[in-house]
Amino acid sequence: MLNERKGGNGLSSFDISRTPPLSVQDGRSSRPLPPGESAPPPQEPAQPVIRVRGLRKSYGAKQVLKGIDLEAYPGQIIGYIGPNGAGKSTTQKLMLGLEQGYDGYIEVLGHDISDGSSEYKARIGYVPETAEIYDMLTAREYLAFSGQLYGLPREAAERKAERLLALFGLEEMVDRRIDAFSKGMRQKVMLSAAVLHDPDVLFLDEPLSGLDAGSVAVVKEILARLAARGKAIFYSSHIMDVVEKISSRIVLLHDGKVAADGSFAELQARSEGGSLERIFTRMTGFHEQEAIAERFCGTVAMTPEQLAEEASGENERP
Ligand SMILES: Nc1ncnc2c1ncn2[C@@H]1O[C@H](COP(=O)(O)OP(=O)(O)OP(=O)(O)O)[C@@H](O)[C@H]1O
Repeated sequence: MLNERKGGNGLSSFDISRTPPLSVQDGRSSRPLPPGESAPPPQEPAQPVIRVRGLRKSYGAKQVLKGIDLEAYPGQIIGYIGPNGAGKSTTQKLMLGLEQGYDGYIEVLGHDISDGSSEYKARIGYVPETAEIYDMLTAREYLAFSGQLYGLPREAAERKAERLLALFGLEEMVDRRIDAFSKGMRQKVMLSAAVLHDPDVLFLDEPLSGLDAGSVAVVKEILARLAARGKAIFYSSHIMDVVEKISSRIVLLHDGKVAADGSFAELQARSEGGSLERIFTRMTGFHEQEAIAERFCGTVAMTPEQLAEEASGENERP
């Protein structure tokens, strides 16, 4: 497992201690000891909060995950990336117990999730890719409801909800029904619901969807602070520059397998450098963007006559 720390995370005030303790130990052991000072006792490596081994998942004949191995440690932000349909959301849903029927082993917070226990779920937060949110409820009611599901007393959940929503600039909206919320406002409600109970592990599927630039900056800072408090954050997104900046480790899923797993610096070293976007396109073998765009625009410009002509040509073919 790669534990190297990434420099230049782009987040202003933070030392995001997102790597497992091995790198801390390495750092310590390389420091020359002053005379008279004894070496500190060796630290126990932290236990992974997520451990996945040989994970396979199929939908009918389609094999989506073909043997995934991965781990996440307290304090890490794992950027989970991959092309559309690669199986990122599926992996998250399997780890959350929302999707059934898999081969392999999934352990979350020390629990084999197939053992039927659910207490560990109270220590997990989730922002799904598509919000299934109760539109008829007000934001306050929705968050109080979510908080109670995670074991918070209603009054505490409401008070916390009010504060979190106000910090997201939604103080005026707290008692409005969610069906009156914009996309970005809904996302802020989802983010607040996911963290209301102060979970130890956060699963985020495109958490910045619909957020304006200022809100993106706020959420990046929030994630950095949560990670610095020891939360493990499993972060799936297509916004490569954000993944590049905030992740302590990046896991690239391609063709149902983990194609790369390491810090951004390590991925760069393996892939002739460049931005994460460039590394992504190189590692997923995607070089056809110009040709596809050309054909796409050509199709957009086709007239009904041209389409009919093309169709009759196809019909005439033997
Ligand atoms: N409930 C389902 N039934 C059948 N096929 C499914 C189901 N859920 C997902 N799939 C298929 O599994 C594959 C992986 O889907 P998934 O949503 O996990 O991909 P993803 O990496 O999250 O994609 P994206 O980046 O587009 O969000 C896709 O081919 C999808 O069609």
